[in-house]
Amino acid sequence: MSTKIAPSILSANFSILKEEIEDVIQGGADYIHIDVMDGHFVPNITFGPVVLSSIRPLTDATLDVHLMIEEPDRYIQEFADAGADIITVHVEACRHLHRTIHLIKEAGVKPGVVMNPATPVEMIKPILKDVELVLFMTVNPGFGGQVFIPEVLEKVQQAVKWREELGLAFEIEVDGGVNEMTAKQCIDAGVDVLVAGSAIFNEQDRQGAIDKIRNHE
Ligand SMILES: O=C(CO)[C@@H](O)[C@H](O)COP(=O)(O)O
Ligand SMILES: [Fe+2]
Repeated sequence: MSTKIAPSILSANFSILKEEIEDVIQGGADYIHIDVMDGHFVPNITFGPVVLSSIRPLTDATLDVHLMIEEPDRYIQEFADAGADIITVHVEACRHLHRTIHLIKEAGVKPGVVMNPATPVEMIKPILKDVELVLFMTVNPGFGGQVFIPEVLEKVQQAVKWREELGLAFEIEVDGGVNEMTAKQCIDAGVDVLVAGSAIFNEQDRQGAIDKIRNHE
């Protein structure tokens, strides 16, 4: 199956967000990646469930919500009600990761787990059977336009192995610094979903940008 592309609206023009989302959907995006930042877990603030609920009616595409917030349990139901299809929480932000993942499931949303570049991959092994998405940050979270950290791909390879050994079916996604140059290494390592913000929204031709990332050769 071909690699899925998830444009991150963090790099979109927010004054015309509807057009920006329609443009990438038209260009072949599979998911819309929505970066929620609280100014505590990461040194940046973006938006919350109110903005998500105005995006929801624009598309049937999967809304992939990446929560970069402390104590995400407090907001799971609100993001579920606002229309998230996937909610991904940081292993570093959850005091009781298993409980948080189950709260997401109980809210009727697909649960995902994400880790920062310096977090050991072993942290997520006990939760793999409960998640539908494993996201590896290939930059330190907080901002778009940063440089890809290739060492993270060793963690991707380990997750691919565990998925096989345990007979599981979660998707593997990477986020940060993905562009037409770095996409090949990610796909070779076994990534299923590529998040890309600046490499798509900084280009005029969004379809062209998506195609270049997906068909990296
Ligand atoms: O979660 C984040 C950043 O914390 C990302 O989703 C960025 O939005 C990716 O941006 P690029 O690195 O692709 O520009
Ligand atoms: Fe993200």
